[in-house]
Amino acid sequence: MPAPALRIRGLRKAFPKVVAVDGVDLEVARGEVFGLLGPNGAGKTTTLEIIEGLTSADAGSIEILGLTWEQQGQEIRSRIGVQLQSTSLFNKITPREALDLYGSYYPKRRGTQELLDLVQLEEKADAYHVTLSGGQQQRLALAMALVNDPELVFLDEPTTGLDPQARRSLWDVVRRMKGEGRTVVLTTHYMDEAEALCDRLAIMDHGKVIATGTPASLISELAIPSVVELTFEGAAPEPAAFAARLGQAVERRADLWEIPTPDPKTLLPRLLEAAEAAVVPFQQVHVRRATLEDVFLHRTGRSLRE
Ligand SMILES: Nc1ncnc2c1ncn2[C@@H]1O[C@H](COP(=O)(O)OP(=O)(O)OP(=O)(O)O)[C@@H](O)[C@H]1O
Repeated sequence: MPAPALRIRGLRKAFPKVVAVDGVDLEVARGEVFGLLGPNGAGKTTTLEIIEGLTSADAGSIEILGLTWEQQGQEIRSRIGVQLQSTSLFNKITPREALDLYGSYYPKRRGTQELLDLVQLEEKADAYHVTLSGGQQQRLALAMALVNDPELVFLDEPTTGLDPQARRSLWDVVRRMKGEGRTVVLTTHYMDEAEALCDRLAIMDHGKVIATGTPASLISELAIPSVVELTFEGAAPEPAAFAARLGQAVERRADLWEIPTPDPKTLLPRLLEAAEAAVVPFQQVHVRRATLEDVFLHRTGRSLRE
């Protein structure tokens, strides 16, 4: 059995005002797309930077592909890929030049044309970096993380700030990385991204891993497969009285009310009765399946989006 792609035990890092990483254990298998999901400030970037060897830890151990930074730093560097912030490139470098230059640092490297094809940047290969869209710049950053043909790739919030179409095209690139047999570790604060892209996830909050599993297992552990969402026309009824009539707790998020339920079919008629009794018509009733957002809300009492 080869060593796992990543094995982390008891990782800790404190800054003067905050413990950014507070006893993190993680294990990532080879070939997985593994996500660190959490709100801003959860400690995802610090965790990643420690793993990448960019920040020192106060405590804990890290094994990357069975190697340690202390013993085999050079070998780790040659076998991992790290996505740089695309903004750190010169304005007047082209994707082709950037990949040629970056590739020249490594003895083992992938061809520039092959990388341009992989991230679908052929058309922009000779355009100045400054003229690329945000999504194209991010795709170039991903290609640069692959120049040394790494077995393990780290991506820090690869789609932050992109529009939905650009995000999806980036997801395709990550899926292609996996298709080529690479392990991908990424951070995100988008639950839809985590759900769509990751084989397994660690949900982080306040420097700690609060849950680990596949997106499906994390959601099914909640035991509330569905959530009924309600909005009212005009003023909403008094929540406590409405919940009492309904015989069920309701969660309010501003104008939107949410009712987690294992059985929406029997809840819906009761809901209509309660609304009729309260004489407040619904504007919208929407049944959706539970998401990772509900997992986070359930475990922390807060929304990922807050
Ligand atoms: N160099 C630093 N000096 C002091 N505090 C820091 C430093 N880097 C991070 N922090 C703090 O550590 C905590 C974790 O930050 P980190 O960037 O790891 O979180 P994150 O989950 O990646 O969030 P984001 O999505 O905002 O980057 C935050 O409270 C942050 O303010």
